[in-house]
Amino acid sequence: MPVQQQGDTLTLAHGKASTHLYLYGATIVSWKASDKRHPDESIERLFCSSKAALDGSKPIRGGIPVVFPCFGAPTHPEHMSLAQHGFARNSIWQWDGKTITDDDNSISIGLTLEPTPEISGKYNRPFHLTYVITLTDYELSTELHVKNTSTSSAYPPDNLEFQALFHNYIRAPANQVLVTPLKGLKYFDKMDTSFDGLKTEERAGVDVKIATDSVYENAPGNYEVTWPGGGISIKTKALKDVVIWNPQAEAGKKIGDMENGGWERYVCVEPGYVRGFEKIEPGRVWVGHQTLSVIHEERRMNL
Ligand SMILES: O=P(O)(O)OC[C@H]1O[C@@H](O)[C@H](O)[C@@H](O)[C@@H]1O
Repeated sequence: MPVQQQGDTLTLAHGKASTHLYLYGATIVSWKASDKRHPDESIERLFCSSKAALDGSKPIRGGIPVVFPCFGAPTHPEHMSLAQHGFARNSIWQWDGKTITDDDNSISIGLTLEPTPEISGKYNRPFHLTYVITLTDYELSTELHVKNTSTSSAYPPDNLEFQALFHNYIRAPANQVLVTPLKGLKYFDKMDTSFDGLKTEERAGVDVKIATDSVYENAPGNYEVTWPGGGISIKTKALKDVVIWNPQAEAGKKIGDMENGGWERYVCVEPGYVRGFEKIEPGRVWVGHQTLSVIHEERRMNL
């Protein structure tokens, strides 16, 4: 069986590649894939803290949490009762037991999330989410479909306004990572509370050797995350911003569900629509997409 369900978790397998996820938060916690230099190995490509709560008591610390409808602390009037990063990452999603594709190229499934009494108590907006996960030999794609299910024909339209983001914890030696190409982009530096405006990125390759929490806006959408001996590329659609986050030791030690030294083992590269709000009219669907791909060859910039 290419999809195995065990309790509230699913495992998708395709050749040597596999991915494991929780219906809680639709959180992918593991993606294993070989590469052309290690054709016989299934190498873990994501980081998940060994102290992550996996019992539904809090969002899972690692993998790919789904952020919706607000990024960070809520700022939109309709989001004010929500927790940081919204409710998608700590709601239970549904799977219909079917595959979308299951062939020589890929295995793919879709999960859904609709308003529940618990969600509606905090967020009384009409929406339907579908999360499509696709696994190939060397790639993992995630796609979030957001539908505004309002049937109102009132004017002004009953728009759904939201932010969305894929909070990728890429397994990597954090102190050797470079993220490209971000040079020249404007970014909001969440670490620098003394500065309120936007900074301009001067670095050809962005590292996280010091605690980093930067929100780049109007970014190119395609990125490479590389380190000596490895890398992951990220290609996106409809996700105009990207967040780079690594707390390093001082802040990392204060995160209760972060394993000791965990910050040395990942960099978060998070494509999203998070500066301002995406808007969709009643009946319309927005689709945000990313594909994570294994980089097969050594690809380092000489900086
Ligand atoms: O601890 P959380 O809610 O999972 O958030 C982790 C981090 O997520 C990042 O996306 C934010 O930019 C950071 O500010 C935040 O600290």
